[in-house]
Amino acid sequence: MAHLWRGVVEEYRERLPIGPGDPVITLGEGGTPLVPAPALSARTGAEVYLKVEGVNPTGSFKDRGMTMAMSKVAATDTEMVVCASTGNTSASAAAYAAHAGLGCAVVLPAGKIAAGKLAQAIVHGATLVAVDGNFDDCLRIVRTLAERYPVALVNSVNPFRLQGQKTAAFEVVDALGDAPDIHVLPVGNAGNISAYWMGYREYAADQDGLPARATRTPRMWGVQAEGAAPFVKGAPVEHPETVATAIRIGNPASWALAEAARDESGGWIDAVSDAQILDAQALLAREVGVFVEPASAASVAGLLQAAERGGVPAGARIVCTVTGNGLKDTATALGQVEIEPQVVAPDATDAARALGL
Ligand SMILES: Cc1ncc(COP(=O)(O)O)c(C=O)c1O
Ligand SMILES: N[C@@H](CCOP(=O)(O)O)C(=O)O
Repeated sequence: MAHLWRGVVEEYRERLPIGPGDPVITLGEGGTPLVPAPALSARTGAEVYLKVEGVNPTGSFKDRGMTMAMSKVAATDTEMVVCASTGNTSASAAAYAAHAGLGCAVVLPAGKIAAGKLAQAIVHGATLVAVDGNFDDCLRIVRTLAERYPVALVNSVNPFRLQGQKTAAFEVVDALGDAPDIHVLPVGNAGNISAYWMGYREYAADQDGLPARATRTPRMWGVQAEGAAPFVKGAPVEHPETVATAIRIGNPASWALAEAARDESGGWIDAVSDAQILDAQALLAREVGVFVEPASAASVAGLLQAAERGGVPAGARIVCTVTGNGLKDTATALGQVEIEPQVVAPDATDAARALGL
């Protein structure tokens, strides 16, 4: 019988901190494609794959963490979740809260959320508050709200979020047969690079009676936007700015975990410009056929930059996570292209002429 994907909690339950009788709030997240990217292999001299997280139920990797966090909340008396967000966490929290029958409150930096993500939070019934400040201000506010009021915080400072997100590393190993040589990720609040590193380490070790599934761990390469690159600067950035609004973050919550992922794996965290991010987004769309949001393209921009500098080992097996779906932020993508579709009469000859056929 065909295996029907059951969501990451059921698929990897034995490696997750969830009891046999605990409720599972799932929208069928995970099981995302690992797509070979010949256009990137040709440019880098490596064997490059994309882990396409934009096909998750709400269009980003956050769903892997949200299924775990929301399942844990559903096992308690708490009736409302809260999060700060640059867009994707709020979209995911709102959808999973709706599925669980929980309330959802979202605190956002005013005017800095891509329209698709804002629409998601609204249609799933979240209550929104816009702050005249940046994501870091919003996170400070929701941490205080969760201390003072009966609401559960579902940002990645909730440890169950990273537990769920580590399953993406499991899937990469399951698909490739072993860990890649290098894994490249965009870095914002820094939870995801930390979660992947946790997943890779766990899969490479015998643990809790479970045998190792990988013989090694990859080097972790993190990529930030130049205007929001606290790891590269070595200190928080007070006024982060980038076209990749999802990673417009100056003071990442998982700072120490991400540095550990970088250092223990022998990797690095570097920065790329907004122009490089938008070029990589266009390349992925036109030459690989995968439409990602700007923050996601940062991983690929970082890989291409490393290749230009001679930093990519020939023939290395490399996975880039592309974290979110391009349809969430069509305004930025369309702002990069000149499109004037010609209007023609409802006639094939006219259409052919307009198409230059
Ligand atoms: C699409 C997208 N990519 C990358 C990131 C960065 O992930 P993290 O915050 O876990 O570093 C985020 C959120 O910050 C995001 O929404
Ligand atoms: N990009 C994130 C920022 C918050 O991330 P989290 O993983 O700490 O919840 C978002 O989508 O809001």
